[in-house]
Amino acid sequence: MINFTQLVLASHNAGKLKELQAMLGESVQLRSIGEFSSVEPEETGLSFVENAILKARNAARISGLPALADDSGLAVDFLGGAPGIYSARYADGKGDAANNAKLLDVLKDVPEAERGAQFVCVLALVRHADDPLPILCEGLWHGRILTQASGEHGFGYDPLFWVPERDCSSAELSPADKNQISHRARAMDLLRQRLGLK
Ligand SMILES: O=P(O)(O)OP(=O)(O)OP(=O)(O)OC[C@H]1O[C@@H](n2cnc3c(O)ncnc32)[C@H](O)[C@@H]1O
Ligand SMILES: [Mg+2]
Repeated sequence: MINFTQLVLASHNAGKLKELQAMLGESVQLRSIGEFSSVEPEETGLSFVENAILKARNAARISGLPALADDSGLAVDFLGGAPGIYSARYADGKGDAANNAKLLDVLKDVPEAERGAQFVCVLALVRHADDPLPILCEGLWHGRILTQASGEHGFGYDPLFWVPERDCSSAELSPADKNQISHRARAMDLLRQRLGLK
C-alpha cells in the first residue's frame, strides 16, 4: 500500500480537478500543476496511456511531488474511435464549443443506431519523474452522441453524450451523479483500490 497525502494533478483542466478531488475525498489533497507552471507539455503519445504517463512524469519533474495525470477523451464508433486522444484538439484548439459543433456536424446524417461512443479515461500515477512502475487505471463509459447539445453541468463533450442508464445527457447529471458512474469514476475506483484507499 502506498500512502499519499499530497499529489500534484498533471492537468490544466479545471473540470477534471474538481471531479477527481471530489472522488478522492479529503484523505488526499490534489494540487494543480498550474501552481507550479503554466506551460502544458506537448501530448505526443499515440495512446491515452502514453499521454497520461508523459503528463504525470512532466508534473512530477516540475513539482517534485508524486503526480497523477488523467488522459481522457471521446471515442465515437462511427468515426473509428476518433477523436480519441485528439478530443481536446478536435477543432484545432478552439475549445469545447467548437469541438462539440464539429462533432455534431460530422455526425449530422448518421442515424441513432450508429451513434454509439465511449468516454475513455486513463489515470497514471508516478511516485517521481523517473518512476519505472507507474500505476495505470482505465475506465470506459458507454453511451451515444446526441443530435443536439443538452444540459449545463460538466465540461467538454458532456452536453452531447447520452447516458443510457439515466436517459439523459451527461451534462444533465448532477456532478455527484456523474462522479458515481463516469469513465473517470471507474478509473478512480480502480486507483483507490490500488492505493488501499478503499
Ligand atoms: O491534458 P490536460 O491538461 O489534463 O487537459 P485536457 O482538457 O487537454 O485533457 P485531455 O488532453 O485528456 O483531453 C480530454 C478531452 O476529452 C474531453 N473529455 C474528457 N473527459 C470528459 C468528460 O468527463 N466529459 C466531457 N468531456 C470530456 C475533454 O473535454 C477534452 O476535450
Ligand atoms: Mg490535454
